[in-house]
Amino acid sequence: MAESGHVSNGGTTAEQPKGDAQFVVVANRLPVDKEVLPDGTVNWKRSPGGLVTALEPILRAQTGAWVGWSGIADSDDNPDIEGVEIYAVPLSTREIAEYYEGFSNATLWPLYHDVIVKPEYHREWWNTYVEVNRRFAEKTAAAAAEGAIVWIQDYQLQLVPKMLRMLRPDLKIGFFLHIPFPPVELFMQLPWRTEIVEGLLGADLIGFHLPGGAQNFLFLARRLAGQATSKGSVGVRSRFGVVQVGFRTVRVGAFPISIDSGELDANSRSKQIRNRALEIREELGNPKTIMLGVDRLDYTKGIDVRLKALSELLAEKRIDPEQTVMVQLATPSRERVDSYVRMRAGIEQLVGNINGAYGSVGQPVIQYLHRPVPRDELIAFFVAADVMLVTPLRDGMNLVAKEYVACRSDLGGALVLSEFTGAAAELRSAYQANPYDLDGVKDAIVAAVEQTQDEGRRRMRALRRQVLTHNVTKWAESFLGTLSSLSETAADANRGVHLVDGGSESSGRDE
Ligand SMILES: O=P(O)(O)OC[C@H]1O[C@H](O[C@H]2O[C@H](CO)[C@@H](O)[C@H](O)[C@H]2O)[C@H](O)[C@@H](O)[C@@H]1O
Ligand SMILES: Nc1ccn([C@@H]2O[C@H](COP(=O)(O)OP(=O)(O)O)[C@@H](O)[C@H]2O)c(=O)n1
Repeated sequence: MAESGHVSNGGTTAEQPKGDAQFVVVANRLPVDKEVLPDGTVNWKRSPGGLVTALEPILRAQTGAWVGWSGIADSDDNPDIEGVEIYAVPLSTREIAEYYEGFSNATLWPLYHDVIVKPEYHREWWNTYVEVNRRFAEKTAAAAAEGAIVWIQDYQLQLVPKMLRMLRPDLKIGFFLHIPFPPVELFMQLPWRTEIVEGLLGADLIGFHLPGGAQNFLFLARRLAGQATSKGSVGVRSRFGVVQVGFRTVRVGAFPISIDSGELDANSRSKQIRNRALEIREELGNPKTIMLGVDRLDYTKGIDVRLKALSELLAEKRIDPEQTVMVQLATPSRERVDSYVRMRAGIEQLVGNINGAYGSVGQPVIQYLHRPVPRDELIAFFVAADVMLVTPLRDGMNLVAKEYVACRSDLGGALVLSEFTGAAAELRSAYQANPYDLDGVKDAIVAAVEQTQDEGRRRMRALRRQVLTHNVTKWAESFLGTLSSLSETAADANRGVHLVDGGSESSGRDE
């Protein structure tokens, strides 16, 4: 019932045809990218992301399926990849504008990232978000076998757990949010706040990167959905929170995502990468210090923060432009969303200002690339960089910080890391700073540039211990292990848990 903006059942269990997949991943994007070769033939390449790497063996080990969008407008492509059944959800140009660019990336994304830019609330975007979520739920219901495990990913699909449960109560449903879950003061802005919380509560297990996000959600489940919840603190991969939804028990936990650190570690040690790293240093004019930023071009990433910090350090002569080069690799992202267009212009102006003031002919201080970079080239940059700058204003995790650490088997380099990334909770030996405190960021950068070799090695060793022992496989196994072992009865689930009754704003719209 998209017109009223309410989220309805959308089907009955009796008519629902079932599929044969024992394990289904549901994500906005499919795990493949389309490549059209010069002779016109089409090739589907596996996406390089960690999620695909972690889940592929699990998908292959049983009958696995992946439900998602190909990333192309109005396309009925249904790529064929070995070992995984693909269920493509086509999106029209209007749906991309309203569901993906609109509600997902101009409403939810800024709201969940501390309203760094002002979220936009449009009823037609919401209606399309409901329609598209329903389509994902229906595709998933058609893919999953009786009693299958379904793992839904991220903020684009927060209504799918409830819609899917209504279609297929036999399934075991997990949901993982890859971005921060905001505190009540911000979440309450959302006109459809109750529907989102109720949508998520369709899952059996809801995962966040950090305990803080899980606790924010428990509070809102009590307040908005009127459900009884546990109140104690949530642990990391332990001490799960509980929401009692009628006879069902929903578990809420923290599962910090990671990377395929072993593979990156191995790749970064190869001769070819080492040589390329040396070549990069030479191409940059053999500076004493190479600083590096690697991000999707997104206002959450604080690219402006590091540029302003560097600009002041150059002005104060705390950093020598003759001996320093900063490389900023920025992947184009969400280029039709207004806030991204404005942010790109601001960043490119800052780069121009700094190079205009401190660069010389043939030797700019900032080298800025606005394009995707091949994986091996990226690894070589990580190996070459003396100081890695990761300065988001807010970030769910930030895998780049972990990738840099995984690539430094030489124990060289230094990581400057914003306190407001999920990664900061684990990477305690980084040079951490509050990105809103420019003096603090500047001091962290100078400390990283001037660290002694011993200090650098001590810090990098501690960082690597964390990243190499907590990889993406551990993340997937801890989430899926918890999901599959959930006990069926509320009595088992709630043993020893003190539940606090829900508040006033129960189901339906909040008036
Ligand atoms: O699909 P796009 O719109 O091109 O955006 C890319 C992805 O960005 C977000 O990444 C988040 O997930 C990372 C892994 O958990 C995490 O480290 C990072 O902090 C998050 O921002 C988004 O959540 C994904 O859905 C997008 O596909
Ligand atoms: N220029 C760039 C920037 C990022 N990336 C990759 O994109 C991913 C970004 O993940 P992330 O967790 O740091 O941030 P999001 O972009 O997911 O918000 C990492 O795996 C990076 O290596 C890339 O391949 N090329």
